[in-house]
Amino acid sequence: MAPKPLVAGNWKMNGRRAELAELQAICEGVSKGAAGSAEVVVCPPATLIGEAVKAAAKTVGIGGQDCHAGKDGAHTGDISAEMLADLGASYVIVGHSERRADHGETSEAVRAKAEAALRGGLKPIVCIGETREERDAGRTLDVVENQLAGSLPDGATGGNLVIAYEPVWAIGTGLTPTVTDVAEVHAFIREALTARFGAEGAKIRVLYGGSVKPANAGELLKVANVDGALVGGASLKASDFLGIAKVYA
Ligand SMILES: O=C(CO)COP(=O)(O)O
Repeated sequence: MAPKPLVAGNWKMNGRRAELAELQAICEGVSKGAAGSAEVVVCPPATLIGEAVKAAAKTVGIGGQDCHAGKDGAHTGDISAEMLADLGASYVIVGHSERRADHGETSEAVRAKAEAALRGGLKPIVCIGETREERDAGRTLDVVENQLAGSLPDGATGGNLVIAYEPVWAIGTGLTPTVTDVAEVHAFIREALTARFGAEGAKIRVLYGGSVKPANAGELLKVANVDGALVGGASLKASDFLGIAKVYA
């Protein structure tokens, strides 16, 4: 049986309290059935998580965008998985390419964060994906294989881990891979997951991310082994985000 689809929004470093109105509108849409059978999650900046959890009232899940590998301690500016869970978050994105690039996060560091998420009771959404140069050099599957091998926590199950395949060159550019390319990479990820986690690997949701919009969601999300989307820019506007989730209605 295919896993329950997940449509997750990553607000990145966007959103003030006023934008909670967009979250409210997303929740209203979801409670009226706009996302059909899909689970919906919004990952606002950490500053809004507490209020977002209250506003969402469990209609949609709320997630963080990063966590530290430790639980507490002398790490100025960092936030632990336990702190996010304490606010009522249920997911956390780890290893987004923007963090890998801006903060030099290695796959080893990402794995430690994913393990911390599980320890803290959060479901990590582990991001992987190749750069333009890597794709042009024909190295996409190698890169994906290495990032999976390095970033994934042990003991993952369909219920506690999500993968997001986000080609770096497709993020915020309006460019997307062809459906054939998406199908190839997602089938490869599925194989790697079942090789590592056995039957659970078939249940782990593998999201596609990178310039997902209402106009292309229908085509991208029906590709085999695509179990939902991780949406950046289009998750900031309720009408766009719901327009994507509608694929599952
Ligand atoms: O990075 C992304 C989600 O994590 C994708 O961003 P865009 O949807 O804005 O391309």
